Amino acid sequence: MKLVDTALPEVKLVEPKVIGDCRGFFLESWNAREFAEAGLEVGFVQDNHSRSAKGVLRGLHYQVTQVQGKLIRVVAGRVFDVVVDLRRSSPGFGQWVGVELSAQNMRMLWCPPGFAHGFLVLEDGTDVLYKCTDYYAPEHERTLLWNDDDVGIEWPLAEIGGPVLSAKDAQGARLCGAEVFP
Ligand SMILES: Cc1cn([C@H]2C[C@H](O)[C@@H](COP(=O)(O)OP(=O)(O)O[C@H]3O[C@@H](C)C(=O)[C@@H](O)[C@H]3O)O2)c(=O)[nH]c1=O
Repeated sequence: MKLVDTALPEVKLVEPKVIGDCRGFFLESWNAREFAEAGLEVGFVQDNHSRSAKGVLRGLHYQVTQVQGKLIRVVAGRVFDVVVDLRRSSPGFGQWVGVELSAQNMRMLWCPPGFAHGFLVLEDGTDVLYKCTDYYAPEHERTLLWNDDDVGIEWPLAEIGGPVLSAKDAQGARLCGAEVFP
């Protein structure tokens, strides 16, 4: 797998080596040694799977303790996947990176601890899988408002219309009032 830099240095786009043959394809979806060679010592403890319809927007989520790093991929459909740097001392504080992840492009995104994560679903029947470096802890979970002007995420809503949100996500905190990392 190849780890490609993004506009935020700690956020990596992961391009697996896809080996096709007459039966279909094979890829390694996780390889600890190759992450370590890129300077990322990562240990995962929980794998998640969600299915969503077109227009659903989940996020932007993070945990303030039991802070999670996440490796995200899509095995059916397509999403616009976004991470936001929430480390106040970082030069990238409040900045975001968005990439399309799909079953077709097979790319993954590494969302490091200290970042919020969310995605907009671009096709019906989209399945998102992600690995997490710490366990789910709802009492420590926070939601950053998906459309906070101070973050200014350019969601590709033109082809979708208004997003479908959970009640929790519709009431996310603006960056100026959010609990963030040092
Ligand atoms: C995230 C999570 C949820 N749940 C439960 C809680 C609830 O009953 C149901 C749905 O939870 P949510 O509405 O929070 O699911 P969802 O909005 O899909 O939450 C996810 O969003 C994306 C963007 C992330 O980055 C994830 O870390 C996670 O926060 O699943 C777990 O049991 N374990 C988990 O790890």
